[in-house]
Amino acid sequence: MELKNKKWTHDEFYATREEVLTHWPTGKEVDFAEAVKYHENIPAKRHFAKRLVKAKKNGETLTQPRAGVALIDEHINLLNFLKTEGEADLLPSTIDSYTRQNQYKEAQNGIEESLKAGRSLLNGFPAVNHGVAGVRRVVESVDAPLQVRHGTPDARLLGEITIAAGYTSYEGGGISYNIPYAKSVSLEKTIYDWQYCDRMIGIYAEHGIEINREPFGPLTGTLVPPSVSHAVAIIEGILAAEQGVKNITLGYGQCGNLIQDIAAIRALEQLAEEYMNKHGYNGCVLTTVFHQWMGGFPQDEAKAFGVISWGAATAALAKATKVIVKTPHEALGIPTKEANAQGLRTTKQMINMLKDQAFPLTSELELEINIIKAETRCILDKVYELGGNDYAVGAVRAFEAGVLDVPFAPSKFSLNKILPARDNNGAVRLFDVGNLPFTPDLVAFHQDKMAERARAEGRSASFQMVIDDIYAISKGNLVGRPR
Ligand SMILES: CC[C@H]1O[C@@H](n2cnc3c(N)ncnc32)[C@H](O)[C@@H]1O
Repeated sequence: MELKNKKWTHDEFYATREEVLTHWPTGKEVDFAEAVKYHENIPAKRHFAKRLVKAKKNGETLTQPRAGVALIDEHINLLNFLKTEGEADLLPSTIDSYTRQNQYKEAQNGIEESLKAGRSLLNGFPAVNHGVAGVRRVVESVDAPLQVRHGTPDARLLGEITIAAGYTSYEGGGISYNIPYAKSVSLEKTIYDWQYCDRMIGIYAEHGIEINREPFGPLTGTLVPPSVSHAVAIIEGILAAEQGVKNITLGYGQCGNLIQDIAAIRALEQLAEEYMNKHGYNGCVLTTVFHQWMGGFPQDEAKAFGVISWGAATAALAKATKVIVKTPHEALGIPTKEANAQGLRTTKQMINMLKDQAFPLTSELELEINIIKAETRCILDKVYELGGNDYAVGAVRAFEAGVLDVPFAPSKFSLNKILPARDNNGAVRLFDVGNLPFTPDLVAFHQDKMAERARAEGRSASFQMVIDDIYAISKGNLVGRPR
């Protein structure tokens, strides 16, 4: 396997596909020509890419939950409940952890145990085991655009089966579904395997079927600085576009300071357009997704609704195309369908009350946009250079050098040298920039912001601030002030 950011030939793809479809017996059900025909008859209102384009044009912020249970009928009931009771605009199928690790035998056990127990004993929907026929039952019973949400380093068979069954959007990427989700899976292999997924969607596009792709923006979801998540998102967008993907949603996980989060979405839109066009992918339709706070949540449900509302308000003011919604059970585990629907209705109320309001382009907002763009450019341009003008090769080398570095990542391929902490207004800054290739003025900006908080708190900037900030929101605050 020689990794390079180059579109796979049909021969390379089809040779690999033969092997991929043998990874589980249900792979035999994949019939590309039949799948293309099936997709041709999916109506626009159930078509993810079309619904996103319409939302972008109309300035809507669409709502989408996470949701997945073991058995098909229950999964259909769950999704329909979230559409009717939760007023969800877009629906997921969140895939279970066994499937994410390609442990289909264990997933099969989970299905059998769930049948016996009469309730879901898996933490998501085991789509590979259900196969094209089973997954298609979901597609035909749910009247909404459907997306596969997961965390799978090797997502090739999962993609083949769910897209053939009629799902019209696929989340993930070779970096964003490795670094936060795996400990020792080769980054080179996952970037290569995700080129397969993207090439598959590129081949559907060659047959007139437009499937949306969404790199996983939030990464570890714990104080990830906007420039780090944007660099990964834009690299994965470029890698997907090179394989022929035409409709991409780039994501970002809420940090909690309003100015920084609105700036992050604006900077992401502007930089993604700039870099995609610079590298010749002008034909790509780009949208954004804002993830409500991905870190620790308060156990108290009323306080959890406060966090959800703040994420909803920020998404609306940032004018993100889509918002991924949390639930009041976030601190407890997999939410009940009722709790999931409550998070969705809370979010919908906030979006509806804010859709006629615009956040002004203040000097603070402009400064924050420029800071995020400058930082992200430093990283992207260094990655490109390290890769000899190749983002795929560059990404692998950048992680080795700490030029890309994701805080609190389980992967041994992330140096974990950077240390984020909040400044005195709660924006996420870098207490330690690690090996990020920032210019001296950007490094100084972070040092000044941390020093400002240290003075205000009467303590020196320290790792203790990082720890305090990790727990702050679950304890009812944003900034982890000393007790
Ligand atoms: C990325 C992590 C997020 O996904 C959520 N999640 C994971 N599996 C499920 C699931 N099966 N149903 C609903 N939410 C889920 C989890 O609560 C967390 O908010």
